[in-house]
Amino acid sequence: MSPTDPAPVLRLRDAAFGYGDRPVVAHVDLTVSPGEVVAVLGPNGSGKSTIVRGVLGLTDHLGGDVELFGVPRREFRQHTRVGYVPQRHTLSASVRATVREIVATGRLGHQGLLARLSRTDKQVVDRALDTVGLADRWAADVSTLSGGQQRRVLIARALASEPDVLLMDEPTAGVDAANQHVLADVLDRLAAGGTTMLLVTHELEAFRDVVTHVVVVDLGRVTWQGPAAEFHRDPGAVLHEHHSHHHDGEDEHHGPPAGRAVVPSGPLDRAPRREARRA
Ligand SMILES: Nc1ncnc2c1ncn2[C@@H]1O[C@H](COP(=O)(O)OP(=O)(O)OP(=O)(O)O)[C@@H](O)[C@H]1O
Repeated sequence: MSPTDPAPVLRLRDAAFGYGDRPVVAHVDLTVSPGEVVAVLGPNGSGKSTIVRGVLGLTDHLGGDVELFGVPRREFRQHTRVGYVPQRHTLSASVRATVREIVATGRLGHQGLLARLSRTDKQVVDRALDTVGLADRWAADVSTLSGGQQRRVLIARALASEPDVLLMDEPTAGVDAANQHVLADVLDRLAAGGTTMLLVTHELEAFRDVVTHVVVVDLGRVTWQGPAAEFHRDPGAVLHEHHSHHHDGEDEHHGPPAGRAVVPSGPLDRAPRREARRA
């Protein structure tokens, strides 16, 4: 982002997202600045994907403000600036396409209707394949790749649109430890190149070196956020404190590291928190 473009990459203010008219997450305040790599942590079902998908307009925006590069999401049209790697998606075994063909679909937003790939398009595709370590597999049928390799194909497809921010929903889901390290290396390379990232993950350890900020989500609320260094000072305190014994209106505490903010909880149209947790 140029110095004349000071807006954060992403800004949510009191945002609520859900399905139909049912909010699943609410009161989300979150700012992602250029170059940050933000990990979104939290238990299953806490609302992490709902937030990420809400930013993309894939879940219903039920309140508050969402801005991308300073532009309200509803008015935002520069879609190629935002890359997305969806959750748990591998490519269907019925897809008959090569690795390179799939990655090349990431260029569609840059092409005119029915346009052929330009030389620049091809270079960008090759660079994306190189970044994820699949340059030598470009001609392979995607259905012959492992789950971890297919995740890398999807990351390369997102990179091929040359996004300024990459949203990734559990990029390591279903990926073994060795391949998690390969993916972590991919993220390291992207971060070194200045790509801003928002990353939902259950495997923070794999990305420890690259993550600059941590956001903790629990029961549809952001319960803690701050620099990764602060989180790592006492992750147990942050996670345990918030995941185990907070009640509505009782978020004040002195245990975990301070972080940027602890967002007070407010009403959601569902069961009280403890009941919701058991549900
Ligand atoms: N398409 C949908 N329609 C209705 N409710 C949904 C839908 N997708 C998710 N939910 C609900 O929203 C809540 C939050 O789900 P979400 O997928 O955002 O959680 P998550 O924190 O990403 O979980 P996980 O770690 O398991 O991926 C859950 O109660 C879930 O059942």
